Amino acid sequence: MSKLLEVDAIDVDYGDFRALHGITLTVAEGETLAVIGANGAGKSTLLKTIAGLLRPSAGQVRFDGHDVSRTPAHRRVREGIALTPEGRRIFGSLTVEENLEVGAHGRRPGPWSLQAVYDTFPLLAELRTRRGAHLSGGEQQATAIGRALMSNPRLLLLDEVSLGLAPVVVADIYQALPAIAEKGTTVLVVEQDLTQALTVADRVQCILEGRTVLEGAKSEVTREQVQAAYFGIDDTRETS
Ligand SMILES: Nc1ncnc2c1ncn2[C@@H]1O[C@H](COP(=O)(O)OP(=O)(O)OP(=O)(O)O)[C@@H](O)[C@H]1O
Repeated sequence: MSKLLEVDAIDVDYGDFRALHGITLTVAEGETLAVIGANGAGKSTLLKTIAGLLRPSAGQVRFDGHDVSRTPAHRRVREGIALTPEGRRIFGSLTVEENLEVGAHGRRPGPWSLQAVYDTFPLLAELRTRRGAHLSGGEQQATAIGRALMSNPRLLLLDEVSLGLAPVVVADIYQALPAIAEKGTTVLVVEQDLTQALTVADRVQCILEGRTVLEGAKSEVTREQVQAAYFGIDDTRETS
């Protein structure tokens, strides 16, 4: 499989504070990668850097083989990188359908359309005329993902789908992810919620305080290893 996204040894700083230390990751075309980490590990910083909202102070972000580290965010959308940000950022005064149409601005050709989004999230079809302000958290999250899909991304970046949602709602939204991957959309999801992330991912990468502490195919890593990495427990230590 060809590598669609290559993040190569990036450092990302907020002033004097280094949030990411030499993070490297790759996502192959068609693959779903879950980046897992606790609150403050640097997950949103990573996604914002891939989307072009932050610049790395060292290292490179390559998309489809070329360096996009200096490419502005709006051009990255046109090249096929779409971000569903933490907090969803749905327009409260617009209807679900109008919110989805916002995502279609400058869209690339591809499989995603209003109908394809409604097929993937049938509840959005029922809510198409409801205003964003009157949606539940889960409905807003589905709308935000649908809006990102409307740009026909090659790479969909999902920031903490589960944040603030009841487990049953989170499970509903995660159920749609295989259908998204089946359309050929590559997915990078960052999560604090291990269970859902491990369900959908082909590979996982755990970050702790801005550094990679574990990575591997889902079949190669155990839940215990992921949990230990998440909490920063060194499970290679010998017990005496
Ligand atoms: N604008 C900012 N200015 C300064 N420090 C920041 C800023 N944004 C994030 N940080 C710091 O960078 C680190 C990584 O934050 P980030 O938001 O990427 O983590 P996260 O893993 O996404 O966590 P969360 O689940 O809270 O979103 C944290 O220590 C955070 O306090």
